Amino acid sequence: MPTSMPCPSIRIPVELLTQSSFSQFGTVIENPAHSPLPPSQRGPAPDAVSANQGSAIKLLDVTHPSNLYSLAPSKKPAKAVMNMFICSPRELRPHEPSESMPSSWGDLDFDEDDYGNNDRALLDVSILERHPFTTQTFIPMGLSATERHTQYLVIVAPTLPAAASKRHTGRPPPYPTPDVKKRTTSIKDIFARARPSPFTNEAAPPPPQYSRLHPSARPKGPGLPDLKNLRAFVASGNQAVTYGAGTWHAPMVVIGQRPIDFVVSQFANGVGMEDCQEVELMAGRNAEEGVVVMVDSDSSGKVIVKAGVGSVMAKL
Ligand SMILES: NC(=O)N[C@@H](O)C(=O)O
Repeated sequence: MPTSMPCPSIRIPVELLTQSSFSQFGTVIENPAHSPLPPSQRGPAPDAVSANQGSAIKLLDVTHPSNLYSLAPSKKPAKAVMNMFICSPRELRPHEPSESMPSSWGDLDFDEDDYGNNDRALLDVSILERHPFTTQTFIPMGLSATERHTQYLVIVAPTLPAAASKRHTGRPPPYPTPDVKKRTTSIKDIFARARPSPFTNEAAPPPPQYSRLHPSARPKGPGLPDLKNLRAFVASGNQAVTYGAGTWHAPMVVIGQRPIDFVVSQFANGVGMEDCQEVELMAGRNAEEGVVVMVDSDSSGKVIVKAGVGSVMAKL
């Protein structure tokens, strides 16, 4: 049974999926040459080398898979797995105005559909999940960059501090934490941190345990999702996405007319609570509704970006 947490009534606009807007949650894998953003807004391009006797360009380290299962309580090792998810389009409900609190986008009145003939529908977000010890990469297949009728949304939330999570649920959050005590009290570890090092004569301080990981791939801590700062991104068919280890996210959301096939790459050790944790979102006692993503689309069915880079608001 997943943990449940009360949630506020909040409506979230859709943003464009870009590496910079998504960086705290994971990485976006795309060929920068096909980015809709001007070069000045694209962020650093991955390193590239020539490959295949000059007939290919190889982009290096386009995402950062991480396997943190050595921190899992079971200590059961994980293996790299590739699964396939065939994700059907989600049911949206018709738009109706609400008294929802403003999202983290502030006072902008996203409830007003002032953009002419757009359609607005609502997606209720009723569950979030995370994989505390692994990244998870979703690679769509057979979806073109310009597909208008079928797209996918990537919905993510930051992690609340553990203390705030305890207030929500009244019990400790369901997060398997590493046995830090054992490691920090070992004699070998104490000597390993001494400087100059008795083992290598190294004078510089040792790097913090996770400093070499991409920020999105560092363990996020045990907290529940921060629903007030939940974000919803629309991806195009030429983008794959990696959720950083422990990042709260909604199960993949396909919008449109047909299922999307995703190849999904991650680590797993087969221990249920270590591979995947879920939290059910229940509208709080005084909340009119729960967490809702507003999905606006144009007359062809293409999702319209309403917040952040490339949004209709930004163009006003
Ligand atoms: N994201 C998504 O759709 N599903 C998963 O993360 C999963 O492992 O079930």
